[in-house]
Amino acid sequence: MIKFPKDFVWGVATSSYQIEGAVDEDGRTPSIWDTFSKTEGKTYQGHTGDVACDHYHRYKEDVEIMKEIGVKAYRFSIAWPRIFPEEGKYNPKGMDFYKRLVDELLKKDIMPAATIYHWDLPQWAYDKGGGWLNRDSVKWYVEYATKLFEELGDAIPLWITHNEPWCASILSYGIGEHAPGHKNYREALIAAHHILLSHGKAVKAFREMNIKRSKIGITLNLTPVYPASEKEEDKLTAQYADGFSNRWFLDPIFKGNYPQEMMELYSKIIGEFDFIKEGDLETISVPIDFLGVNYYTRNIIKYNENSMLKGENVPGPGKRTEMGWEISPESLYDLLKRLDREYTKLPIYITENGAAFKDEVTEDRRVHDDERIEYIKEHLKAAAKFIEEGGNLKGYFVWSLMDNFEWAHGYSKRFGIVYVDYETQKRILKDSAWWYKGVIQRSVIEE
Ligand SMILES: OC[C@@H]1[C@@H](O)[C@H](O)[C@@H](O)c2[nH]c(CCc3ccccc3)c[n+]21
Repeated sequence: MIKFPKDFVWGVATSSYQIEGAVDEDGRTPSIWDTFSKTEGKTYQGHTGDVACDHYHRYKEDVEIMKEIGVKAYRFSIAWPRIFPEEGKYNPKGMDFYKRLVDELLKKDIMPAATIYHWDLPQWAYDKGGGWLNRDSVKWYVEYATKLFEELGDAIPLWITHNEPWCASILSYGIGEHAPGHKNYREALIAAHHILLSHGKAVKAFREMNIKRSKIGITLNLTPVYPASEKEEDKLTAQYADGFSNRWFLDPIFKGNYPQEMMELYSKIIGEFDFIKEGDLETISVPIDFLGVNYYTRNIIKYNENSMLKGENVPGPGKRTEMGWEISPESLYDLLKRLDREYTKLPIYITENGAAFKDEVTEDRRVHDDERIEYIKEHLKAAAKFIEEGGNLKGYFVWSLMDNFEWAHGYSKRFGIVYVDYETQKRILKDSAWWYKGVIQRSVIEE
């Protein structure tokens, strides 16, 4: 039996575009994901978030389900296009939804944890110079974040400025798999810089407003990298992969500089770093209260002369999820130990961890997702080991509360501990939800 601290924060996580639907209700205007998902060939079978889990209308039922599971905290994101449907034009009706949601959560004694940006950039911001490519995005974001702090400030104990800057920049402007679907690495680094800068400026605004009891941080997706062999060339390319996935965001936030050897490597690809202005890195590295970590899997890298970063992924020996991601709980332990050793002693929350598996509703209207229980249990054991060794891990949020729109994969991948029948919008607690309820009740996991 493995015990967790009594005050450990047991949570579940979602995001606005993936669950809300109601994309043109109460003044909301399109986001870049509305545009992207409606663009031929960008998402699985052209799936969109038009309806999703209809959470905008069903939020009371969904909060009731969280109560049934017994979660202590709920991490959700706020849709920027509901709050500022046009530049400078605040939409109180959009804010009202989140006020109602937060009231419902507080009534059921569930702690709200709000992500300010989880990829649904208003289309109007993209139309003005490419969104995050335009340094004005920093100003637009701070205006948005400040309005949230004014209206919801101390009702939300945990504020997260951004979900996964790596995805919102590299995957979206460099690789092109996510909205807005650009494939330009210089643009990716410009977007990353402006997202990080907007984070720092929002933290400064938060401090100036002196919001009592609330804390602010950022959520990074971090992927531990291991060389395929002890060969020097594999170890070197693994360092580049670590810079690409992890250090490019960890270093500015916690050390106030981009990793030097990555800047040298990147300058050959993107030319001048003329988008980095005097004082930017000081702003980006303003002190935060906690770090959010999204962990799913690790990467194993082998030298490859022909690739941009001189490396390629090689498959690991572990079992895989439906996303094709290797299941590697021990890498979560390695990651947490590294963060503690090299970056920060601040509180860490695992703000996402979970897995997609083939989920089927059986005759008895149940979903026997044993693999998901196993996945979560093994990762919680890794987390417990870190805590036992003095690691400052304060909470764990399962991705996800319910099946939802899985970006380019549409509704074809199910991550929820609650099953969603999209035909009827019926929710069914999977076996993993009942298992998680037991874990939360006693703050304990059985071996
Ligand atoms: O893919 C599962 C979840 C998404 O549904 C969340 O919105 C997002 O925060 C999130 N991040 C990651 C890890 C980074 C990643 C995201 C998408 C594609 C590849 C890697 C996995 N997930």
